[in-house]
Amino acid sequence: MPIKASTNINMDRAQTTYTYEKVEEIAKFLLAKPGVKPPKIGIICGTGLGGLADTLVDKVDVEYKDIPSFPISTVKGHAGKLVFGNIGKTPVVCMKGRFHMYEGYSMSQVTLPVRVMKLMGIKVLCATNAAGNLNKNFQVGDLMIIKDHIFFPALGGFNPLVGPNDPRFGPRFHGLSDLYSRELKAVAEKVGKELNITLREGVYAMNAGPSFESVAECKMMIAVGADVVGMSTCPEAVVAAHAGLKVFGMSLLTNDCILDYSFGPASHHEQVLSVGESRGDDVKKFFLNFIKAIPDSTLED
Ligand SMILES: O=P(O)(O)O[C@H]1O[C@H](CO)[C@@H](O)[C@H]1O
Ligand code: HPA
Repeated sequence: MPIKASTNINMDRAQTTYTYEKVEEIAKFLLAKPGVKPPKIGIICGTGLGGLADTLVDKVDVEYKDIPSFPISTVKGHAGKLVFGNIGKTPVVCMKGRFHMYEGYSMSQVTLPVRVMKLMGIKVLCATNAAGNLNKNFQVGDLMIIKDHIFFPALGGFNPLVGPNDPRFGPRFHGLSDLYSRELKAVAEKVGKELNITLREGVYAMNAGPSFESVAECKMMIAVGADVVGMSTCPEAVVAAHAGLKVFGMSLLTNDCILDYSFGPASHHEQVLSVGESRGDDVKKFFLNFIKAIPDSTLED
């Protein structure tokens, strides 16, 4: 039997699971919750960095399991809820827990919350993550502003924008040369100086995970210009920028990547959690001040 062109689409890769109407329905469901104000900024809390959500004022929590069509968190260090509230006078929403490709979620599922937050009204997406350090001038515990990324899964065809494009989400073709907002990077640099928190800047590489990198993979990533590596962030950043959001990314360097065969096998997750805990206060301090420093004009239509 001849195969029809439409059945030839690899639905695992295609961004077709959630229609615009479905995303809108989820956004409206959340906005109808008592006490929820339309957020201006969305914050994705990386592994072990959920403490940031606890600092919001006038909080409203909504568990992922109670949101229709939402995935649930399966990774230790990701609580699995949206937290609405204020930082200063700005209404924000925090994802206390994100979704990863290695959990078995499709790219549509991984990036669904970004589109939901966009339709709730956010103008800025701040994505945080825990990452392994590849740069010999950086150290565990450092905070790094993401100035660009290398999205390895997308280069291999796992781009969240693969599939039929609904222009209400964004254009079919979309350039990424200004993916991470230079304006927000400048605000962050100023805030870092004022708080006396050292902020590195560098390139984040995404490995789909869940395996940590081999020695040869780490060396390859360094050779192509990566400073840190993690298993997230790029999908959410691409979908946010496609939707016209300004994107800010920050990595907490939780472990050194292993570049030497004399080390035994290493799984870094427990260290990731403990460094997240020990550096959590600086992450909170930085974001509370950073959000307050974002000019009102950046958060307007
Ligand atoms: O990127 P986040 O979610 O911060 O988490 C990072 O930490 C986990 C590995 O310990 C992986 O999920 C990796 O991506
Ligand atoms: N590699 C990939 N992802 C990570 C790492 C790492 O070393 N640390 C935290 N997330």
